[in-house]
Amino acid sequence: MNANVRPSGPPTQTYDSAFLKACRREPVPHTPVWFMRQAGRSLPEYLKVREGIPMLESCMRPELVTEITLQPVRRHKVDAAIYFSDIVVPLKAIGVDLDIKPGVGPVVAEPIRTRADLERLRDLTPEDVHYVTEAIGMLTAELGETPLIGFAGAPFTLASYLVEGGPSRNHEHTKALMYGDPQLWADLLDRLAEITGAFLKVQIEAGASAVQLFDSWVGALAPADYRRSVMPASAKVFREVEKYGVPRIHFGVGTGELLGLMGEAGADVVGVDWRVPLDEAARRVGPGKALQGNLDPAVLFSTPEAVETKTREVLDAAAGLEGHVFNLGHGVLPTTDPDALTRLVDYVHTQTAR
Ligand SMILES: Cc1c2[nH]c(c1CCC(=O)O)Cc1[nH]c(c(CCC(=O)O)c1C)Cc1[nH]c(c(CCC(=O)O)c1C)Cc1[nH]c(c(C)c1CCC(=O)O)C2
Repeated sequence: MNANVRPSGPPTQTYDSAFLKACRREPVPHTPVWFMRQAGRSLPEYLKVREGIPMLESCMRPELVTEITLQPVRRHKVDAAIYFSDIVVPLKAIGVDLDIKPGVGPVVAEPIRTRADLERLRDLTPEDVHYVTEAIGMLTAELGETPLIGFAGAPFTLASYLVEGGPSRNHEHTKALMYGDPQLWADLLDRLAEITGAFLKVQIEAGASAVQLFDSWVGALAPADYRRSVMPASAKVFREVEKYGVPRIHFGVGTGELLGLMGEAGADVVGVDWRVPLDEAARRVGPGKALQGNLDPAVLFSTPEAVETKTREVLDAAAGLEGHVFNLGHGVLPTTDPDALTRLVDYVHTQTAR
């Protein structure tokens, strides 16, 4: 991203929002805040509108997506919205037989483990996800100056669901393929990079003013394996959307040893979980990138005083950063008290007001 060139995309007020400024490492009026998995989860207004509608179906209804995406912005006054969807939506859209099981996560009917399986993954066209374009059009009209973050799953994390057939603790089938048939693995990740790149383009062209690539499970890999077997595909996704000039955020869990490489893959903003303090993360990532994070989401179950103390630690560690977007170190946990999130946004805003 060239920070000196204003891209043609977002309207001026959105472009000048605290969130996009922090991503571009420009001075901000206050540290911007948003939460991974802020839409959905525990909000009573979310549970009400989702009643009786399966998760994947709700992702295909533009009015519902618009309402759910707006709910946390209205309630918590966060500095950015994240598009309500799931990382497996583009796979579903190209015909992969999968479902999202409540309390479990994505489950794939026929796992992908052979070359013949790989042939089933066709390219994604904008028509496959026309509801995304429709929903983002409605959303940007409603959001006004608040930026909308588009997102996708990174090739490794998507491959893990496809190869395992569902959520996995050890990723054993995924690693078996990665080490046992490096060519098939590389081709699988390359195909997923194309699908992911196409999905992010749809969101940016519809009006998303930043994108986040979730590589949630990549922390299962050692740096040498990441560099050899995963980074080329993630870098391809970032290159695909480079021309739009919107900030590209890259996040994973347990990635302390990978932070430098994840920045190198082409991110403008590197997401950090709660295990590495942000000043140390900045040393690992190096200059020229903003950081996002990193309050432990479990801290929100503690007392208001403890939340403030732990938040203060995050802000102190972030004091010398070139750009900081406040977030949790992973997604909002399902039983989090929504009021604790609202208080947290307010605390960060008042503590960092300049
Ligand atoms: C790994 C991953 C997935 N999905 C996602 C990731 C990356 C982020 C992360 O690491 O947490 C990303 C995601 N999934 C969802 C969003 C919506 C926007 C947001 O709130 O940030 C986002 C950004 C909605 C969802 N995605 C899912 C729900 C729950 C749906 C339901 O229960 O009906 C929602 C609101 C389902 C899902 N989908 C997935 C999981 C692990 C689950 C949870 C299973 C469970 O505990 O119920 C895969």
